[in-house]
Amino acid sequence: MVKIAPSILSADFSKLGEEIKAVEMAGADYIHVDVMDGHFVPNITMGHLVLKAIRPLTELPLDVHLMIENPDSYIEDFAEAGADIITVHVEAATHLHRTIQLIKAKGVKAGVVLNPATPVDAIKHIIHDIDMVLLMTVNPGFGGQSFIQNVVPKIKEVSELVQTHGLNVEIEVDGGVNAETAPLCIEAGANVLVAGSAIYGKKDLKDAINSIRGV
Ligand SMILES: O=C(CO)[C@H](O)[C@H](O)COP(=O)(O)O
Ligand SMILES: [Fe+2]
Repeated sequence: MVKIAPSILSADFSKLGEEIKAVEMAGADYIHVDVMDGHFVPNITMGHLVLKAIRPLTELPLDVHLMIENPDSYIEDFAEAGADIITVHVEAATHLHRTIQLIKAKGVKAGVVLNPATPVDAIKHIIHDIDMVLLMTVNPGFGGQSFIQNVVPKIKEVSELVQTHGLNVEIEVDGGVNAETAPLCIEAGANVLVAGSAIYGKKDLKDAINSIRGV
């Protein structure tokens, strides 16, 4: 079954705890936390102190998407704040292998994110070391953008890479995922779908999650 990771970027920050509980009750599998620094992406969101505050509120794995420069400097903070998965952009990590080792040394699952224009080749030599590949289907920085359909063949490419090596690597897709675009991602081999506006923008959260999951 495909996992759904609601992005709290689209939640009402004035009642973040309630918003997290609500998607948990509605059947979410992960909580996706978008960390933006105003440098790697042109937007600023939340840091490890917010992660620490929400950690006790849910049993669900916290899937932390770091859209920041110098990720190595902040891995420890996010790991200690309670991240279960930390994903770093290949475009932001100078020594990606070292960054992955830093995450794993903290007992946290490690993932690598590719922007829409970044080729799958960028992770070919690190695929054995990671737990997740996150494919961006929008340019990172904002919620509510349109799905870039040209990324779909990349999902398939990553899926084939993972299968060829017989690995247990999750394939997550992030950006513009909704009930219409989700089937394209699932068909191409994604098993974790992030959705912000398509979940928090809806009145019935359970219905929103189910329709993205395709049930
Ligand atoms: O990483 C992100 C943006 O950089 C968000 O996770 C993503 O955009 C989710 O929002 P939506 O589903 O509304 O596109
Ligand atoms: Fe994200």
